Amino acid sequence: MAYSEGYEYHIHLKQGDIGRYVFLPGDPGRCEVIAQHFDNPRFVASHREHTTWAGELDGVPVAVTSTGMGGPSAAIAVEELIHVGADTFMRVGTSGAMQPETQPGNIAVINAAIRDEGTGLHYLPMEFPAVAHQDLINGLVAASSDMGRRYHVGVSQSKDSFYGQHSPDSMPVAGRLHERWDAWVKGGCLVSEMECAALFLVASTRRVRAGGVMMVMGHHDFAPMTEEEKDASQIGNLIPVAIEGMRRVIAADKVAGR
Ligand SMILES: O=P(O)(O)O[C@H]1O[C@H](CO)[C@@H](O)[C@H]1O
Ligand SMILES: O=c1cc[nH]c(=O)[nH]1
Repeated sequence: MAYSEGYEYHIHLKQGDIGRYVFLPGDPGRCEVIAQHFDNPRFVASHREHTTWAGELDGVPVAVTSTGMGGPSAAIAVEELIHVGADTFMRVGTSGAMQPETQPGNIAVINAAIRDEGTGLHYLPMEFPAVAHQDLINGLVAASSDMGRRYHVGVSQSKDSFYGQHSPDSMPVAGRLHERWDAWVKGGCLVSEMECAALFLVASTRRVRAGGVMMVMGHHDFAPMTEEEKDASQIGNLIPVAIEGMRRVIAADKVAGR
């Protein structure tokens, strides 16, 4: 819903503030860091958990807006970004490893998300899959590969409770959490995070494009990371891949006349 003065209610942006390509970190503090990779980076707005910076990549307007943590605030951000003209979204986030091969510092390009969250049910029934757009997957795979990074392509678990993942035994529903986690792992789920499912379902509903690229943190068996692994899994090591991935999407759009 746009308000009379033309500003979106939560993100405090208006038409013309940003272009169509938007990076979506969870953390507001990550926006300026991502924007430093833009040409002509500039702060645009900050309200609640949603901070926005804008700039250009290869002469094309791009922006970064933080979603905050979890599906509800991510869905609000994306809805309002669509209202002001955005149509291509890339989540850039941290995630917890779920497979032996997803090692700290690896990259996970997300092609679909397990709907272990509530926001998506306000959009589409559970049978509807939460899938990334192929244009974003293509761009991110090309960037990860060409930059020589160790990357995986696959599914994330999008959950509503960080501590349901990290302290399941402290929860009254511990048995259910363990049973479902084991099923996600046996199904090949790569990583755990909190926003991809809601993002992909809003994008499907509104006919826009969304994808996600995640920094892998931790170990599948929750063994502590070494100092070297902590360094490797700094979010700053993921951002150049996300930037190059978006460049590839922009270039493919130009070729296709999209
Ligand atoms: O690093 P970000 O993008 O915030 O993503 C992950 O980190 C937060 C939890 O620590 C959740 O938002 C989760 O999805
Ligand atoms: O383990 C993790 C790391 C980041 N984000 C999550 O949701 N889980």
